[in-house]
Amino acid sequence: QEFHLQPTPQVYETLQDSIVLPDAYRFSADVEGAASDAVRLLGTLLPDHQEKADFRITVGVKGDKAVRKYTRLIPSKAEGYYLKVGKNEIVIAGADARGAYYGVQTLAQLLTLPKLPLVEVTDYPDIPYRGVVEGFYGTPWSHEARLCQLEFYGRNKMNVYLYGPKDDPYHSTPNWRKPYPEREAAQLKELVDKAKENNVIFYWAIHPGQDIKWNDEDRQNLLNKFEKMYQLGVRGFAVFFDDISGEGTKADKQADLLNYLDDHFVKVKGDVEPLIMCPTEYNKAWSNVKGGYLTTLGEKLNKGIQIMWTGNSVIATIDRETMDFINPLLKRKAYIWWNFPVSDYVRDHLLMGPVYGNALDIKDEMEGFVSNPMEHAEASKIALYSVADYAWNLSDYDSDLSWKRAIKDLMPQHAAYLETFAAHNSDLGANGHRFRREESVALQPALEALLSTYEKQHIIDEDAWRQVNEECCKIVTASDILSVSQENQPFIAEITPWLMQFKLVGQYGEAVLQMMRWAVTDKTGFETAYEHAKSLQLLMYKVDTSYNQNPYQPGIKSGSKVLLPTFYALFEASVGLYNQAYQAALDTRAVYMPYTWNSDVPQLAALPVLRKGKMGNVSPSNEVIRWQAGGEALLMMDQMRTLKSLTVDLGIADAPKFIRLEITADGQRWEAIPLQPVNGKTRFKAEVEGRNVQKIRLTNITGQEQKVYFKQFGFEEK
Ligand SMILES: C=CCNC1=N[C@@H]2[C@@H](O)[C@H](O)[C@@H](CO)O[C@@H]2S1
Repeated sequence: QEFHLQPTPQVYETLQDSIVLPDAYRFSADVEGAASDAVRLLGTLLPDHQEKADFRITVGVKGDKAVRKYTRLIPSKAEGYYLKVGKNEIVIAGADARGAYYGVQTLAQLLTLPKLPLVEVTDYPDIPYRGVVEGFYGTPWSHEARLCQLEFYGRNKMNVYLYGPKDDPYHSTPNWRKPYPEREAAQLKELVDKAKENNVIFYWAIHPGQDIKWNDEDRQNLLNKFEKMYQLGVRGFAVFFDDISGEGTKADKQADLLNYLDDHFVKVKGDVEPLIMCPTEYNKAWSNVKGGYLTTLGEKLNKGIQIMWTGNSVIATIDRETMDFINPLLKRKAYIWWNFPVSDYVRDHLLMGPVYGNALDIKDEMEGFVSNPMEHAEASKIALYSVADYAWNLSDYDSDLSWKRAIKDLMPQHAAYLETFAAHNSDLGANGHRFRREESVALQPALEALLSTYEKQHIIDEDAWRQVNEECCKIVTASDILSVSQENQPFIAEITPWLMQFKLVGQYGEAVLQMMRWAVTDKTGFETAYEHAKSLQLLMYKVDTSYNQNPYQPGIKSGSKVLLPTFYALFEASVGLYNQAYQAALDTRAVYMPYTWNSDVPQLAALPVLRKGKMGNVSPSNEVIRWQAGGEALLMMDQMRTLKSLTVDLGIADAPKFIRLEITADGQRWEAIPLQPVNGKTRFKAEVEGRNVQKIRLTNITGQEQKVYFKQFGFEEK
C-alpha cells in the first residue's frame, strides 16, 4: 500500500508485508521514566492490552532496561528514535524523551492505514528547533486556533511555538510591563499545558524596545513579567527588538539586558530553555555591518543565547550565502525566522502555495527554522506542514509532493477541490518587499498559448481553449463544494470571502472564453457574454470592496497573478475584434487603475497603490523606513483629476519639518501645500479641496536621512 510518513524520515524501509495488530499484547516500558509522554500518547492509540500474549510492544529511551538490546539501533541525535513494526513486536526506542514521543507519532500515522505495514525507521531531525513564531501584525490567533495549532505541531514533529503577536498589548508597548489580566493569563496557562502535551516548547516573547528605558527599574519590570509568565508554566523566553526606533535599538544595551536575564533568570531557574532574541537589524538589507550592531551582539551576547534572522531581506528564502554572511557575525548559528506564509503586508491575499526556494544543503548552518504564518491559522497549515517537512529532513524535501500531502492532511475528502483553490491563490501581488510566488503553474502553458495565438493571429488555439474552459468549470465547482464543506469549518470560515471571489474569477473566465468564441461569429451571443463579463467584473469589485476592509491592504484578491490578468487581456482583445468586425465602440477596458506610484526611496518604491471608488491609498508598510535626504515619492494620475482631500501619516509628530508635500496640474509648476495636524499626533491633512492635480510629490527636505513609518498616504477625488 502506498503511504508516506510526515515529516519524511531520514531512513526507513518497509517490508512488503503487514500485520493486523492483535488486541492482546504484552507491554513493557518504564511508564514513570523519560518515555512517559510516549507511553501516554501510545495509550491513546492502542486498545487496552492483556498481559498473556505473544505480541510484544516495547517503548523506552536509550538507557532504559526495556530497550537495552536496541541501543545500537537508536540514532545518537537529539530527538531521534528507532521504530520497528515486526511480525511479533513493535519497538519504539528514543534517543531522548521527545524522540520516543516522535516515534509514537510516526506509529500513529502507520496505525491510520488499512493494514499495519512492517517497517523499520531510524529517524531524527536535521534542525534542532523547528516550528512557528506567531509574530505577525494583525488579528492575533484565537485561543481555539492556538490549541489546534499545538496539536498540529505535535503530530508534525515541530518542537517550538513562539508567542509574539505584534498586536497583543501585553507582549509589546504599552503594557509589556503589566501582568496579563485574569482571563488572558488563564488562557496562556492552558496553552502552556497543551504545548507540553504535544512536546512543544512554548516560548513567550516580549517586545519592549519601543519604550524601554535602560535602567534598573525597567530591567526589574522585565524580570517581574518573566517571573509572572514562569508562574503560568512558561519555560521558554524570547526578547524581540524588531521594528523599533530610538534608544531601544542600541546593541550593547540590548546585549547587557539579555545577558542579565540569562545570568539572573535562565541560569537561576535551571529549567528554562536558552533565551532567544530578535535583533533590530534582523536582515542583511537593513544591516550596516560597519556600524557594528551585529558584531556587538555576536561578541557580547552570552554564547547560549540564540539570535533570530530573516535572511538577506525581510521576506527572503534562505540559502548558503545567507548563512555564510550572518553566522560569522553572530559567532553562532543563526535561528531563522522565516517570513512565510505571513501576509500582514498583503492582507488581501492568501498564500496557499508550496514552500519552496530554501536551500537543501544548509542543515548544519541553522540553529532553528520557525515560520511566521498568516493571521489565518488553519489556512497557514498548508505551508506549516511543509515547513515541518523541510526542517526535519532537508535533503529529502520535495516542495511539490509535500504541498500535495499538506492539502490532503488539511482536507482528506475534499483535497482535489482544495488543490484547485490553493493552486490559484498563492502569489502575494505587487508588494513593498517585492516577494512573489508562483501561481497557476499547471495552467500557465495553456493560458499563454491561448492568449498569444489570439492576440497575434486572432485565432483560437482549440486545445488551450478547452483546457482553460475545463479549469474554469473546476474552479466554479471547487468553490461551491468547499464553501459548504463540513470537513474543516474553521478553515472554511477563514477562506469564504476568497472562495466567493475565486468562483467569480472562474465564471469571468467562462464568460470571456464565450466572448472569444463569438467575437466575430455571433453578434448577439457576444453582446450577452460581454454584458455577463462586465457584470462579473462588478461583482468581483463588490466582493473586493465589501470584505476584509482592513486599513492596510483591504479586499479579497484571487487568481491575481496569472488567471485574472490573462482573462483581462483576452477580454480586451475580443472586444477589440468585435468592435472591428461590427464598427462598434464598446469600452475595451477590463479594469483601470488611474493612479501610479514610484519613488527613489528603496523601501517605498514597490508599494502598490489601492483604489476604492474615489479613494486612492498607497499600501502602508509595517517597518521603519529610511528616507534618504532629497528622497522623493510620486503619485501620478492618468489624467488631470480634481481632489477633495489628502491625508499623510508618517508615524512622527513633526512630519511637516521633514517632508514637503507638493502638487502640480501640469507636471511643470509645483506648489507646496502645508501639512496641517489632524489628530494632534502623527496624522496630517493637506488643504486640496477643489484643486486640479496631475501629480503629488513628497520630498525629504532635511538634508539628511529620516526614519519614519509609512502608515498612510491617501487622497479622495471630488
Ligand atoms: C528576526 C526578526 C524578524 N522580526 C520581524 N518583525 C516583523 C514581523 O512582525 C512581520 O510579520 C514581518 C512581515 O511583515 O516583518 C518583520 S520580521
